[in-house]
Amino acid sequence: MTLTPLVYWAQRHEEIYLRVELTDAQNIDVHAQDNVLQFRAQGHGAKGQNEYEFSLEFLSPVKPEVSYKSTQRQVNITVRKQQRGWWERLTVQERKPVFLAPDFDRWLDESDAEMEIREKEEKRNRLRASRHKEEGFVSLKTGFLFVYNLVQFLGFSWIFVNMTVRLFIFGQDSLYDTFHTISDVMFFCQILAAVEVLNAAFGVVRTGVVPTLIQVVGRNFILFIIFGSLEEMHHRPVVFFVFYLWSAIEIFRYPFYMLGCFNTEWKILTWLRYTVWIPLYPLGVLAEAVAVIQSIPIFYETKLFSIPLPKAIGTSISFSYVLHVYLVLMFLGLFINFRHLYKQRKKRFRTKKRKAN
Ligand SMILES: CCCCCCCCCCCCC[C@@H](O)CC(=O)SCCNC(=O)CCNC(=O)[C@H](O)C(C)(C)COP(=O)(O)OP(=O)(O)OC[C@H]1O[C@@H](n2cnc3c(N)ncnc32)[C@H](O)[C@@H]1OP(=O)(O)O
Repeated sequence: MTLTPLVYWAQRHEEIYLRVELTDAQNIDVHAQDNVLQFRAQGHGAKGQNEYEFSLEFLSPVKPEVSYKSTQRQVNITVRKQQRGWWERLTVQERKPVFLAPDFDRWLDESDAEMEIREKEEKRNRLRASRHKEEGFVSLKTGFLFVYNLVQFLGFSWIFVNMTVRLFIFGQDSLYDTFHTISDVMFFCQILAAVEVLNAAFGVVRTGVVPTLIQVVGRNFILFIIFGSLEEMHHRPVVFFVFYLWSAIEIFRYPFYMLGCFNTEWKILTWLRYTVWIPLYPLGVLAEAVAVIQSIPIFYETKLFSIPLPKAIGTSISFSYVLHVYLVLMFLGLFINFRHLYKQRKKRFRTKKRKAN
């Protein structure tokens, strides 16, 4: 005798869902042709462990590809209608087979099913729109970063090449007029570098705000306050060393970022970006410290930027005292950024090694 499992059904405009009440179903054979679906499987149904089968003659033809998924408790079958539309009943015969019942878990009437389609469509459109927006933002961000890095690369390359060529041509003499020949471009690049703090603050690039702030504020302090405001410093060789050390890292750092904008990298450039700072950073801080120390007596004598005290006291606090504090801050800044760069280096090479394995 043929045993029939309980079958629950529901429909959408394009599909029929059948839920066959068989636990641990095995050897499932389900196929459809025209408007007839045949099912056979072994499993545990209403009549215990047995072979169960049923056949359904649908109201209209269905597609021959039938998909099913067997779970521990049931077999879920999805049949696609040959033609999109709402069926007034499932089977050709008006009297529904006794083993068939509506699946109220999935049941929708025609208008609810239409609403479901509309909701799905809206969700898809929203997703598509947000993806377009995201893609637009990403390409705008990439374009912006690329141009920014390119401008900085050109600026610092000009500085580095100019200083190198002048050193070769004029020898030691070139050390004394670095400020006059280079400072305009250095001012431009270092003012522009403020963008890096904003990039970090607004999450445009994945980096910490504090190290970037220390870097940008630290350099601009030297450039604008120590060199820029004291004519007496303009002809000192220390300007050469500070500018040369600053630009020596940037000619590797910015092209590294430029390639990063296109998810590309040159191993040698990556290595240089994450290695050259090891000698350059302490040397840079040392050169900056020398500049600060050299400027202290000048600030003291000229009283430039000194803080006036009330008339009753009758004197002022020399800016040179601020510079003493700054000297301490510099070495604190060196420590923070050296540690940061060391971590970035470790992260970069560790990830690379892992990828290579
Ligand atoms: C708070 C008040 C401050 C008071 C200051 C008082 C003390 C001042 C002390 C100052 C000492 C400064 C001394 C200094 O001036 C001396 C020198 O510079 S000497 C020369 C040597 N210098 C260097 O080597 C430093 C160069 N600078 C830097 O490396 C950065 O400025 C720094 C912030 C220090 C580190 O960079 P970052 O954190 O960004 O690390 P990564 O390069 O690894 O980047 C992280 C990820 O972000 C992506 N990124 C970053 N920037 C860009 C960009 N412009 N375009 C595209 N992508 C970018 C990068 O690709 C990384 O992404 P991923 O991890 O996905 O690869």
